[in-house]
Amino acid sequence: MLTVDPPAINPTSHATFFSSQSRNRKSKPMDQQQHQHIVSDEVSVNGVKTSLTLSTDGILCWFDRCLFVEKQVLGLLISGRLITIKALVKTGGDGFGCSGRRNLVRKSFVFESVSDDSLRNLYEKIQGYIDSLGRPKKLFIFVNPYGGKRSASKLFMNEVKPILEDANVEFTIQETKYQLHAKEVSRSLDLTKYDGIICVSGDGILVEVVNGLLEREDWATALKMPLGVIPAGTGNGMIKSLLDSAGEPCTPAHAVLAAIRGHKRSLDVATIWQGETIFFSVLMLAWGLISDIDIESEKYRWMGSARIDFYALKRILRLRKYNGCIHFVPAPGFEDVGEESSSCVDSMEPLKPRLHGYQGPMVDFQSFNWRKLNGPFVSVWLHNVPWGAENTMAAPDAKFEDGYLDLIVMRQCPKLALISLMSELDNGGHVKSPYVVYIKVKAVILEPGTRTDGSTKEGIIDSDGEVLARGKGTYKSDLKSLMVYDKLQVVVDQGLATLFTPA
Ligand SMILES: Nc1ncnc2c1ncn2[C@@H]1O[C@H](COP(=O)(O)OP(=O)(O)OP(=O)(O)O)[C@@H](O)[C@H]1O
Repeated sequence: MLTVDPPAINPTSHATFFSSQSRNRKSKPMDQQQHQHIVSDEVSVNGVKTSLTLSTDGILCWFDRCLFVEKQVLGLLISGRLITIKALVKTGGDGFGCSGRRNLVRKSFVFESVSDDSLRNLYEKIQGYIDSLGRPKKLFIFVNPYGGKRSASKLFMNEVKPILEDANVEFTIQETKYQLHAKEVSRSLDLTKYDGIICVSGDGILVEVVNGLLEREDWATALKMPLGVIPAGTGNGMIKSLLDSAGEPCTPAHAVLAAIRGHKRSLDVATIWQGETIFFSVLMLAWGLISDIDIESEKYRWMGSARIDFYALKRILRLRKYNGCIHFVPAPGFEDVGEESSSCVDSMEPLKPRLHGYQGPMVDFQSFNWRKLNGPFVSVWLHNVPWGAENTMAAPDAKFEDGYLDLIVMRQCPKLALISLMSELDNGGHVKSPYVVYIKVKAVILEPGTRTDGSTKEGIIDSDGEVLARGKGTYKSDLKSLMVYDKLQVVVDQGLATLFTPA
């Protein structure tokens, strides 16, 4: 029997829920909300009769309980006279709140319908609403068994797959077998078969996918394919940045939900080049202290996560400084930082035409007002998004698609101040230090030099967690890297890639 009864909402017990709704959308009077129903029908839950109502606002209610379909409902199942609603709800309490930073758990709500007709009608109306949300139907998923704590495969089976199944999302899985495998696959993947690519990994696989897509002939269309990350690496800076920007914790469940809901946002991509070698970066580039800590602390891997703090302290106590120069094109508002640098544009090497894919940013460098900062430097960091790792808010003002990179430079800094500054990396407070230059830039020419201690030793340049260049006398300097420790150029392209985003 189909009825149009008002839903069984108890406005008092759901005050929090509705107040969080009204923050997100223009609020309407409560009784007006209650009467706009897509469907309302009699069902029973554990033998007790109630109305199950879906309002035009996408709120599903029965008894005094509500679910926000867009944010919480994964999918539906019917069997016999039963309709099961699969949802992801917050842990603790009854799980119905929409705010807070608690983790999400899968929950099933079972309703018995009074007749086959009403069951079908309920199913069609609720499923129709879910279909209207434009969620992805088929995903291609990379799983990197090698990343982070080597637990990506287990995490996929236990935490990701069940949610995708509840949401009726089809998927194809590809375990990465070696370095650059994800790049290779992305270069030739038939993208027409998928609505998105997900990386169960750290940032490394995401970067490989972006680089692979940019090597395709159809790169412009390929870059519209939304990419997602489920945190299973060491740093996980990109997914931390995305979830944090929506006030959500960086957990696999929140990350899967972000992909399933299908919201998208653009992401700036930085082109880094040196001669004929090119690399596309989505996260960051580091030279000096941060890169030395990241890369050289590898030799203390046996210490677990303590290796970073231990090695950071060691490096600060025996602080290195590097000679060199950074030329940059400042964003509006930062034109007075540094000194004028007129000569560098002449020495800017043009991007060499490539056989396939994206040819790099089309920018007239002569038209820019170049500035420069001279060394010695303790640390140079270029950041595309706020978080470099789950515990490192490197660039608190960085935006995903503003067309600029955040440049964080440290030159002189007393050791004690440096220790306190490093302890603020988890909240972004370091950028307020008088020892830090923090600006936004459109393009950079980095000229890295030797250490200032009189030795001929050089440094390491790291981008998105991978070593771009190892200078003379550095850790594992005999290993081959993509570029040489010499001048390199960086230009950012606004909103070139596309990401799944929680909000
Ligand atoms: N089967 C494999 N064996 C060895 N290396 C692999 C394999 N699959 C992928 N890789 C490489 O693993 C590297 C690290 O991957 P990933 O980013 O997932 O983890 P991470 O480095 O621990 O995390 P983060 O980048 O967030 O710090 C990538 O450079 C990738 O090329």
